Amino acid sequence: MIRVSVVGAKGRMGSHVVDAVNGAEDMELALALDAGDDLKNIAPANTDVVVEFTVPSVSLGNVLTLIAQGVDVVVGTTGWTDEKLAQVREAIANSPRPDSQKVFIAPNFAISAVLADYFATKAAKYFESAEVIELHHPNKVDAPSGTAIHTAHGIAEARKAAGLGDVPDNTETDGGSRGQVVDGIHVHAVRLRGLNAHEEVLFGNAGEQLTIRADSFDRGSFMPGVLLAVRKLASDAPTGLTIGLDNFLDL
Ligand SMILES: NC(=O)C1=CN([C@@H]2O[C@H](COP(=O)(O)OP(=O)(O)OC[C@H]3O[C@@H](n4cnc5c(N)ncnc54)[C@H](OP(=O)(O)O)[C@@H]3O)[C@@H](O)[C@H]2O)C=CC1
Ligand SMILES: O=C(O)C1=N[C@H](C(=O)O)C[C@H](O)C1
Repeated sequence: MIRVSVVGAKGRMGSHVVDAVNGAEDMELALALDAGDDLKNIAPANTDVVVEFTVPSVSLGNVLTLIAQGVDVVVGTTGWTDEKLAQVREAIANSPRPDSQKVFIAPNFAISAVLADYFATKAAKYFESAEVIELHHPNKVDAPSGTAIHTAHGIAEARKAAGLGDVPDNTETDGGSRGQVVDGIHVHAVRLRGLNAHEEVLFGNAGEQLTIRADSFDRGSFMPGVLLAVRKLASDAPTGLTIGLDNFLDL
């Protein structure tokens, strides 16, 4: 049995993870902690893998504490920058078990979103224009979404590798309506009651358009990916920091 602890267990995602772990035949729930609880109660004596879904402002601190505790961590919380990721890598190097410590961060655990991201990186070099629109429930605290930022980075990288220049855009006045520019790609965020988690990637050439869209209608859609990550960390996932569920899929 894989012993799984959940941090952020009372939240929208954390509570689904608790249910998913309880429903998995090869896992048992160890600790379910939330704001105000001491993460130092989580240790190798009671936990194999921790799943962390909290808020961007606290996630790095939680992950550093859990690495120091010597447990492997699956992270779904957003807000990861290059600087924060560097701190995670440094913490792993200085951890109690630097040669076996595993940390996995996924911008999105839904297969639809992971595939949309993957297809977008494949399509990117064929189009002059690219923009990303993400659409979420209004209780989300960050914008744009971690997934949209990840998608924009992937498109920008693919465009650069193909020798494409800037996307065409003759906008002269912009009161903010052109969205946030992430690595040269415009990213737009919609917050609407009734939505859960959705993303549209728009590609354009003269006379044609490709739209790649992923819709996550229910938080249950993230759970197979979370359980896959837990199983991989408990078995053959690489040591160190791994980013993205695509690493665990046969793409
Ligand atoms: N990777 C993926 O596939 C997905 C990622 N997400 C991301 O996951 C994160 C969580 O989303 P969601 O569940 O909707 O958010 P919620 O606000 O519903 O849940 C966050 C939970 O974390 C708790 N919390 C706050 N601070 C701490 C702390 N220091 N230690 C432990 N727990 C704490 C909160 O408690 P309190 O409310 O009392 O502060 C709350 O219960 C977000 O970053 C979101 O973008 C969401 C969906 C899918
Ligand atoms: O807050 C959410 O709901 C989601 N957050 C993640 C993100 O910011 O990309 C993943 C998914 O979009 C749902």
